[in-house]
Amino acid sequence: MPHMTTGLFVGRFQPFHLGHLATVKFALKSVDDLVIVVGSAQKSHEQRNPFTAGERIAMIRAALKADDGVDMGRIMTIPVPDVDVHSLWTRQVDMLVPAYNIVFVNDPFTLFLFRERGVKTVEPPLQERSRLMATEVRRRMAEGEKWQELVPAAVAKAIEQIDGVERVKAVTQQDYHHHNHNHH
Ligand SMILES: Nc1ncnc2c1ncn2[C@@H]1O[C@H](COP(=O)(O)OP(=O)(O)OP(=O)(O)O)[C@@H](O)[C@H]1O
Ligand SMILES: NC(=O)c1ccc[n+]([C@@H]2O[C@H](COP(=O)(O)O)[C@@H](O)[C@H]2O)c1
Repeated sequence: MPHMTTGLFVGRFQPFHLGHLATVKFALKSVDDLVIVVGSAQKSHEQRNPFTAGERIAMIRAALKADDGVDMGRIMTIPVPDVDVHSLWTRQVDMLVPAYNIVFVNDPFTLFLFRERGVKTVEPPLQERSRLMATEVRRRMAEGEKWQELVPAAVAKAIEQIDGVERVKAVTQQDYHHHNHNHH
């Protein structure tokens, strides 16, 4: 039997944007199967995490199905809640996803936790990082600016169907710009 490789792509995807899509395609060049790990799965309805895990999974699947360059048969999308004990988080990942050979992520803390265990990691190249970050998508939504161009069309449609912009506005505090810290 040929050796199959499985990759993980870890993020919160709040929401899934064109940079994430580029990284999915980048990862699919070097692995057979890709597991998209939807992190902080228990979180929603807060400024940094407005969408539920189910909503994020629906957005990701809609975007990838609509893309001719992505074979859905190679993609799994699995929600993973956070864990208070950091040393157990990668173990929880292991419990929830199929065996994997490599992890694609740029978040330094997540990289550290996998590397400490000797797991192979790759930092995918960031596309147009000044625009293509979920924080910027949420900022534009909150401030009534044009955000649709930063996400796949299917994601924009999915967000409109659930009144996602209203959600983001409702959960955004006035001092938005001072509250973008990472809470791991
Ligand atoms: N512009 C981008 N180009 C390519 N890959 C990206 C880009 N932005 C994020 N990624 C990849 O997606 C992973 C998960 O990203 P995450 O869900 O935290 O998105 P984000 O845009 O950084 O979100 P936020 O601004 O909410 O922190 C990152 O570790 C990185 O590998
Ligand atoms: N202890 C933990 O629960 C733990 C540790 C490291 C990463 N994570 C998660 O991995 C994901 C990393 O993605 P981000 O790049 O979006 O932060 C986040 O959902 C983060 O919460 C969780």
